[in-house]
Parts: sequence; structure tokens; C-alpha cells
Amino acid sequence: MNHLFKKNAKLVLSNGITFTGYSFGAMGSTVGEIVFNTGMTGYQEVISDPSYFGQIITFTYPEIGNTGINFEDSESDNSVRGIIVRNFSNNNSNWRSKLNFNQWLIEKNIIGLYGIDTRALVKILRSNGSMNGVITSEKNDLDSCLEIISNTPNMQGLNLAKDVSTKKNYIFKATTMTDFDVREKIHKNINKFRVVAIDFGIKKSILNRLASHGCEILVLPSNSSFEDVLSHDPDGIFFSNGPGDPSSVLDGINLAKLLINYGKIPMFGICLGHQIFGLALGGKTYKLPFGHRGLNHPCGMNNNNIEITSQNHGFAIDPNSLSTELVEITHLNLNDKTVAGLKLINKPIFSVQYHPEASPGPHDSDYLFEKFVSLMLERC
Ligand SMILES: NC(=O)CC[C@H](N)C(=O)O
Repeated sequence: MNHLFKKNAKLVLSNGITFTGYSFGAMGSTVGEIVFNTGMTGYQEVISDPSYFGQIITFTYPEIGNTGINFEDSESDNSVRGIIVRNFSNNNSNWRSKLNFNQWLIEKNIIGLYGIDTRALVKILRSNGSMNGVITSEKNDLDSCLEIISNTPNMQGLNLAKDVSTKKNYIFKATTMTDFDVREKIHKNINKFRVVAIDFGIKKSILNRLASHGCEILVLPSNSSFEDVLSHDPDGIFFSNGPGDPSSVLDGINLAKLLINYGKIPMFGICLGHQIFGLALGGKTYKLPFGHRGLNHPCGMNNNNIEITSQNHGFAIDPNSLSTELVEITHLNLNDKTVAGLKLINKPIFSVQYHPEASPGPHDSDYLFEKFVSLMLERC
């Protein structure tokens, strides 16, 4: 434990339960939805994943920060509202490390709390559901923390995608290429596929995976119109991940409806993008009690074909709200049987609730990028 100070910081949950610990990273107060992530690796990617915008993450892994921060793995310039850990390491040690973890948090103004019983906190969240909370290193008493919480909207009904989406079109230039990116070599000699990606809070690694599979990507803002998209004559259209409640991303749902109706261009959606496809097809989404955030979620339809997947979502599509004439469920989350993948009947359109870009996480689902490319190839 880094017992540098007296206990000087606390977490207050909306139900009044308080945990006292130590502050690290930036000092001050922050409020957001308290969620937990069970991954044992990848804290840099998680903290910079735009899908966590508006949330405070509790890491169940007992110590993070050990491998420092590098210049390649951040998913975006956005970040979480705050982080909660059992312990953090000030002693970063890794050949790729360029920055000390704590220093990075201070520079990014991310408020941290450590030294609390994160197992007890996660048990509360699992039995009561995710809830808003405050972490503070200031002299806030319980009542003022509860007042801050009561002035903070719940995640349900929040459109946060517009806050993290790009405001202008841009062409993505691939950044990191690793051994995992061998397909770049395979696709080097063929014409690139022109993909329009709708940015609801896109992770950089998704763009890198698309590029590795031979796509040239034009990224468009979340409020782009049907005409905007078609004016670029895309071979394929990608709907990204992103934060907030999918049912409030009305521009995106409307765009997906028009594109699905048009139906001629292959489309692929990940996480928020998948939920938007479900809503555009007339389905409904609902809030999960405490969500799925981790790197070991089994998905598939039968015992022979299970993928271990990386996940980060708090909402899901209600399977009973989907028309079986329009859509087929291709994957379930095998832990709780929630919908994890869809494909449209007779249209080159599919989506998954999980994260095949696996950043961080296992690479089992990378074939989905190949599938998207195959659909574009069939159309050539
Ligand atoms: N990673 C994502 O795209 C998350 C989607 C959505 N915000 C949810 O929490 O369910």
C-alpha cells in the first residue's frame, strides 16, 4: 500500500454508503456512474475508452499502474470521470512505459481513490446495480456529496455520444501495427475498401483493426445524415461503440433506419453501434443491473463455437422486441443469455455487443473484421 498520507478521500454512493481511502491522480471531486471492470490488464485502454465517458471505474484487479503508460495504447483523448483501485503502483516498469501512471492521471485531470475494499464495493454494485457516486478529496460532508449526486442525471436517457464524437470528418491514418496486424500484409496488394465510420465515441483500436483488414476509413460525426454518408460512395459502413444510453442517440437510430432500409451497403456495428441497429429495427434496449465490463465473457450460440470476448456495456437489446422476420440472433452472452450478436435476414448487415478489436482482451473475435471485408468483397 502507498500509505503516503492520512486517509484523505472518500467515495459516497447514492444510497449513502461511504468508503474512506486515499486520493491519487488529480485532487478534487468528481461524480458519475460507479461501475466495475474485471479485466486483469489494459488499464490505459480502459481509462481512455470513450464508452466510459461519464463513469467512474472500479478496477477489481488489486493493483494497477505497474506497467506505466505508453504513447500507443490510449484509445482516445477522452477519459473516465474517475477511478477507484485497491492499490496503485508508483513504480512503473515496462519496456514500453514512457510515463508514470499517477503523473499521467494528474496531467489528464483524472481523480483517483485507492485503499478501499474494492471487493466489498463490487458486491454492493452487483446486488444493488450500478449507481451514481462521488469521489472526493475535498472536505465534503455526506449531505453535500448526496446533493451533488442528486443533481447528477442517471445514465438512463443520456445521449453522451454527441459529446465525444468528432465534430468534423477526417480520414483515419493507422497508428500502431503489431504482429497481430498480419492481415495488413495480406491486403496490401488489393484495392482498399472505402469505409465510412460513424463516430459515437470510437476507439482508436477499432479504426486500426479496420485499417489492418484493408480498409480506408473516413470518420463522420454522430449526427451525419443519410445523404452525407452516401455522398462518399462507401463500400461499407461502420457504426461505432460509444457512451450513454443507446435509446437517446436519435440521430444515429434514424440514420441506421435509413441505411438498413436502403440495405445495399454492408454494415457492421460494435456495442453502441449494435444497440443502435437493434433500435433502428424496431427493437428496444434496457439497462442491465451492473453491466458487463471485462475480458473473459463467453459468447456464442452453442458449445462448439464459443468466443471469449472483451466487453464494456451497461445496456442490452431486448430479444423479445426484435422481429424474427427481420433479424437473427447470432450470439448470446453465455453468462446471462443476453443478446450479443445480430445479423439481418437477406441484408449484408451484422453487429456484436462485444469488442472484437480486443483492446484490451482476447483476439477470438477478430474474424468479424474479416467477415465485414468479405461482405464488401462480395459486393465488388
Ligand atoms: N462500449 C459501448 O459502446 C457501450 C454502449 C452503451 N453505452 C452501453 O453502456 O451499453
